[in-house]
Amino acid sequence: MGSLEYSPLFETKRGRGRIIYRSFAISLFVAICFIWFYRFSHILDTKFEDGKWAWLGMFGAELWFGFYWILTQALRWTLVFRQPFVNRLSQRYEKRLPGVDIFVCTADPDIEPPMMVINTVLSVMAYDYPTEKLSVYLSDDGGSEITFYALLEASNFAKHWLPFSKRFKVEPRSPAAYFKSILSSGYPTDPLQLKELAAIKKLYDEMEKRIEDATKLGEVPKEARLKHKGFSYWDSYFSRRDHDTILQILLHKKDPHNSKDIDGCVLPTLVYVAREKRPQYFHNFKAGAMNSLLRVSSHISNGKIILNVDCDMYSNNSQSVRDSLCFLMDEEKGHEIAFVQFPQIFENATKNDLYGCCLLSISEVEFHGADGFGGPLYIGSGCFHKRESLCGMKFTDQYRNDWNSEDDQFKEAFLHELEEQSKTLASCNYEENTSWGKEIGLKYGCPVEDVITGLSIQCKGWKSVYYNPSRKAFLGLAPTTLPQTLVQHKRWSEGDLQILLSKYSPAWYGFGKISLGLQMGYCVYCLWAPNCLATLYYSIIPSLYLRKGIPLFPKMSSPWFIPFAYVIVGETTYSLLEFFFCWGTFQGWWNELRIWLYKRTSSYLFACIDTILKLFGFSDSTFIITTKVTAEDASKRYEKEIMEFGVSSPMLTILATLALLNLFCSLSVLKDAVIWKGGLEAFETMVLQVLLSGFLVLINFPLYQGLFLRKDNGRLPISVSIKSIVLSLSVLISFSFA
Ligand SMILES: O=c1ccn([C@@H]2O[C@H](COP(=O)(O)OP(=O)(O)O[C@H]3O[C@H](CO)[C@@H](O)[C@H](O)[C@H]3O)[C@@H](O)[C@H]2O)c(=O)[nH]1
Ligand SMILES: [Mn+2]
Repeated sequence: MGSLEYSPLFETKRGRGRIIYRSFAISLFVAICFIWFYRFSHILDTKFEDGKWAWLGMFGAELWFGFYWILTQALRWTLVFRQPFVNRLSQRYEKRLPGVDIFVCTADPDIEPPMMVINTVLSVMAYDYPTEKLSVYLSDDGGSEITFYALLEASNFAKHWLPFSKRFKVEPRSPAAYFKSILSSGYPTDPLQLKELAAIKKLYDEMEKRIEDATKLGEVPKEARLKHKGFSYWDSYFSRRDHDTILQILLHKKDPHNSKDIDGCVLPTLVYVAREKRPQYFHNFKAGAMNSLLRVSSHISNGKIILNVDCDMYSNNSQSVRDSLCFLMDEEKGHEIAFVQFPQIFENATKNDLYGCCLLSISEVEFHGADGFGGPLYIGSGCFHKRESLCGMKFTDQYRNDWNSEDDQFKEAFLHELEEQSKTLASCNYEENTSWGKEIGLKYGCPVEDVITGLSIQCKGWKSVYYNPSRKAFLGLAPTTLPQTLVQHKRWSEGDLQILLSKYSPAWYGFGKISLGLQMGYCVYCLWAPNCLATLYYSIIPSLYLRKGIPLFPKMSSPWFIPFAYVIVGETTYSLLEFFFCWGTFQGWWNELRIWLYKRTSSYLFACIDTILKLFGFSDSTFIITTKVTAEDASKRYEKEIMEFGVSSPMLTILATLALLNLFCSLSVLKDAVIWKGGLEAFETMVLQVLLSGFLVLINFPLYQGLFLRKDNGRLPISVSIKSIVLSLSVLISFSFA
């Protein structure tokens, strides 16, 4: 073993350019202070009367923006990049690798098609990892017979797919994604592989046809039903919200008839679980599903490592398990690491990322920054946990990893018993009067169960690691319409705000438990929602006052103009550079800016309102599942990056109203400037308001198109157009008389 024994399993590098960035940040901070001072001193100055309240509001908004900007610096101060050494891992631990339990969650066969789900399942079954140590659990909150049927089909297809993908080391190992990738990257040249490819593609197509047919019919074929006892569960099945636990071990190494692939190698364990649902028991969404799986899996395979993926997030890299183990098993630092989070990358993102779904600056910059201060947030999919820390264990200095596990004692004959015993662990009343959802497992009651759980783990003394490899580890599906994007962000921002107000607030609870930098980092996300106030103010008031001819910013010739100009130019240039650094395009940056504005003025506003309602007990949190299917015409528009509005929603009404308000203000100012003689001078005294209003008009261009120019189904519905025109005109008129 010698010197190798002491070489670490991973290394950590700091990002470059720290000094340049920090100097820039400090200079920007100075400029922000000047702006604050300018507002403050001018408000004290009693001479001016016009728009005094508006000035106070501007001061409030700028205080907020400045404060929030300071928080975001924590995520940019020290970036950290990780590199695992997989070879060293195999050299030292190949024979002693821990068991890994993989949880795939699905909840609705209509918006999460069974074909997609089983592709994800197959991709994780095919990890380059000893199969006898791998167990895959599918949690089906939809309790769907079709999904079960699809998984049964997948368990048979796996017998061909796993040997094929391992023999030829194919990537990615989701069959659908692999077949798609060879269309663009070219067919394999090896004649043997080509022959086997044809055979396996045929098997896949046949399976796909059977599953698609069943999906369309909404019914499993009779022959299939008779062949597997598992379907009998659906005889007593009442509805998605009212049924017994359905638990089937489809593949298990101790099953004498059904455990090996066509080459005679053992397959990973594969289990289907639809936990019991009863109307009188609240099911706690994904957190409830995960906790059921935690218990069920502890009884069946009890892997020390747990990977969680959403049903759309297939594995794109067969090495990821090993990558993550390099962090968790490192002899020196591994014991304090609770989880390894990979970024969420979206396969269906278009080139210029119309809806900003890639969240580039979060995955390429901010999470590296959080890692520098103790570790990234847990964001659900694509995260490897230690079972112990996920189940609530505290970290102490005495804690050491122990990867030795006793071999499970189950004998073949006991497989059925094993199923029966595990079933009780997924029943509704199991959690009554226990600490599940509070101290053990994922936390309940928050729409972002993942973030709050990760935070509480970190507050128990654990660290986490962010690993962002160049070959992406997981690929999923992002929403493809504007309303869906806004709804998803409402759930996230609402959940994050609730964390701030909860027992686990990073601001209070986290104090002394996690580093100050990480506390600030968490607050960046927890304070997403409150951003709506300042942003709404900034996108309404200056334009209205512009129309009235009342300046709210210093004029161009004043020295106070300089800090404003510096902050605007500095921040814009920086964000553009950061975006390019993350491999974004210019158009993508512009699109992201638009979504930034839309989220802040609609999703975040509703998130704030709902959080307040919830505080007073007027509303319950829900989990609106993001649909993973797009209608054909909408999907064509998505490919062409044409914004999809489509449905009528209050969020769209707000966006359209704001866009129109700014359009009207800008037009009327433009008209005045042309008609009046002194009109152009107004531009000089109010240049920043003119610019702001002009910017808001420019960025809203797709919205005006959707309102007035488009005829397709994705345009803004007429009802929204009428409401927003009426609303914006009323605001404008009432303000003129105010
Ligand atoms: O009652 C439920 C609701 C959802 N899900 C599953 O949860 C996952 C995430 O749902 P999705 O609608 O895709 O939400 P996203 O906003 O895309 O998910 C992100 O944000 C969620 C928290 O809001 C995290 O749970 C996810 O892991 C994270 O990827 C999916 O696999 C669902 O099937 C359930 O199992 N049960
Ligand atoms: Mn999703």
